Amino acid sequence: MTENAQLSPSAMSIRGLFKRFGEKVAVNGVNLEVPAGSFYGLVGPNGAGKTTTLSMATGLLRPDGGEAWVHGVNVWQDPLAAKKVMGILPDGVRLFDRLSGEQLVTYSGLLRGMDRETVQTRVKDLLDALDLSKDAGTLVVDYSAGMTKKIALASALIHAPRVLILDEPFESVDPISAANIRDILSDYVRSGGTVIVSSHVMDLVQRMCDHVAVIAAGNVLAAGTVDEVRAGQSLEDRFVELVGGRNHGEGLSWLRT
Ligand SMILES: Nc1ncnc2c1ncn2[C@@H]1O[C@H](COP(=O)(O)OP(=O)(O)OP(=O)(O)O)[C@@H](O)[C@H]1O
Repeated sequence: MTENAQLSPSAMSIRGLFKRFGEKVAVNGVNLEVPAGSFYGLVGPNGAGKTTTLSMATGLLRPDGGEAWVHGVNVWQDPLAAKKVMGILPDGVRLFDRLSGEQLVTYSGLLRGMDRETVQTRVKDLLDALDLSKDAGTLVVDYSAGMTKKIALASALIHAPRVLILDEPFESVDPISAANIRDILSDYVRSGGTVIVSSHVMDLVQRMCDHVAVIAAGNVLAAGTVDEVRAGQSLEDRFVELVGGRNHGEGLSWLRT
């Protein structure tokens, strides 16, 4: 742990994270400070480097350079301690999908060293809260995309971590479940937890988050409180202004009937 990280009130500190895939620089020295107790949104166009950054920051993908700390614990030097503090919803990672939903969440709790009784109670609470109780016995491989997202979220929550890192938690999720998840996350932040969430939905980030970072082409273009970043505009307008790249379909004249 560096002196800097020890003194920092950050839930997560990311310094100089860098990743290259062949010729492609996916993440180009990203720095982020996520204050403890914040609801932090990470936004950026497709291919901006959000998933790669979050994967490196949570110990899932080894960085080519840079470091990450979670509540002062170095993620790559002390991965076991770091993973105790984090609940992670990764994007596109295979789950143990030959288990039923209930078995998967139970397994996640037991893997975390929790006692069976606590796990059982929490699994029931989570399945109820995420409207999955009636599908508890269905194999995850037979779940819809939204149900899979929700069961992966339940697996990330079971050990009541201090920091939640959620890559696109609302993708494919129906509006009622999304509202339930928002309530769960807001409660969690009110009770002192920290949420880091990547999303493409600017309106959602503007309403739900108190901090936001805009990433494009592997670089942080703006970061701070939502009000600082949006600078009097809607977050969506500010995002388009920062990132650019709007085209108006002139190239698709053949598509006009
Ligand atoms: N395993 C990989 N091998 C090669 N290139 C990769 C790999 N993973 C990511 N990339 C590239 O790195 C860049 C960043 O990808 P990343 O998935 O981090 O973006 P993202 O911001 O999460 O995008 P999206 O919003 O579309 O999910 C992209 O150009 C992508 O093609």
